[in-house]
Amino acid sequence: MTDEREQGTIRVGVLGAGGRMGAEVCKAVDGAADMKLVATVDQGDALSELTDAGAQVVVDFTTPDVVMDNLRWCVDHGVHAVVGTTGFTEQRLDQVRGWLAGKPGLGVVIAPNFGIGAVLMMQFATRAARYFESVEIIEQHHPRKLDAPSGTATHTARLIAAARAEAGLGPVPDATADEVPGARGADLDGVRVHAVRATGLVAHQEVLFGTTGETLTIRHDSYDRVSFMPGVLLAVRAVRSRPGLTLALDPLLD
Ligand SMILES: NC(=O)C1=CN([C@@H]2O[C@H](COP(=O)(O)OP(=O)(O)OC[C@H]3O[C@@H](n4cnc5c(N)ncnc54)[C@H](OP(=O)(O)O)[C@@H]3O)[C@@H](O)[C@H]2O)C=CC1
Ligand SMILES: O=C(O)C1=N[C@H](C(=O)O)C[C@H](O)C1
Repeated sequence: MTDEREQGTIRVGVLGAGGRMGAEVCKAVDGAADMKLVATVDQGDALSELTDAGAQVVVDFTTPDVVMDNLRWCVDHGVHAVVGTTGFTEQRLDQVRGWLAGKPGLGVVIAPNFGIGAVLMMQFATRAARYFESVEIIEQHHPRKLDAPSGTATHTARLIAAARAEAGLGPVPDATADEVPGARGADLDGVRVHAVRATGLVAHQEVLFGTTGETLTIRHDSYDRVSFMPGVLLAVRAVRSRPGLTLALDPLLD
């Protein structure tokens, strides 16, 4: 263990290792020359396997209902964490910031989407937001997904709402007076979000902007979970030198 640390190898543990994303992360870490996969933990396994194996960074792709307990454990045990699991409300993020305040030097990266194309899609949408009076988000995922709307759509809506507010835009125009519940999607900070689930899909999102005489559609598609791996590995490499909470991948790309 000491030799590897001296040589700069990052010792990585994966939480949710038996899941769709966790299994892909295990392969990616295994294939990275500067990392060693030291622990694979899934439902029912003891978290102490991570510290027993000397994990320096833990990657979490589990479920929204267990991720906070996992993260708390990592912070308490001084293990850096890279988190892809969804379900992070502002309240949860504040809670994580509070835990980290007592642990100087410890880093946590939480990203709603590790796909580089998805990060760019969100950046482009944020840039476009001020120029269009209308905006709706349509996210599409595989039917085994537990949460709706997706973490990516929720984050995109927050970014767009902030950009609209900064530009002084009012509410999105919508005369709907008679609605079958759900027909207009969920309202996230004033942005309508529609969640589609279908076999054959992986992870896809469209942001549709409209103003008089024109629309702009910004679309991203992940056809394979391998698309998230460059972002995950980037975060694993960066997290130890980024104390505190890093939200989303943007600061790491810049
Ligand atoms: N940020 C990003 O880029 C991406 C984020 N995601 C998010 O990642 C999460 C996982 O997605 P996905 O891999 O598709 O889901 P899966 O259901 O395939 O994987 C979750 C895994 O976590 C396991 N698990 C459940 N509870 C625990 C626990 N307490 N400790 C350890 N492992 C546990 C599950 O075991 P069991 O099945 O036995 O319950 C399962 O193996 C979701 O929130 C999803 O939205 C997904 C893709 C990309
Ligand atoms: O569950 C998924 O699959 C995905 N989850 C994340 C989300 O909720 O945004 C990221 C990506 O969309 C795939």
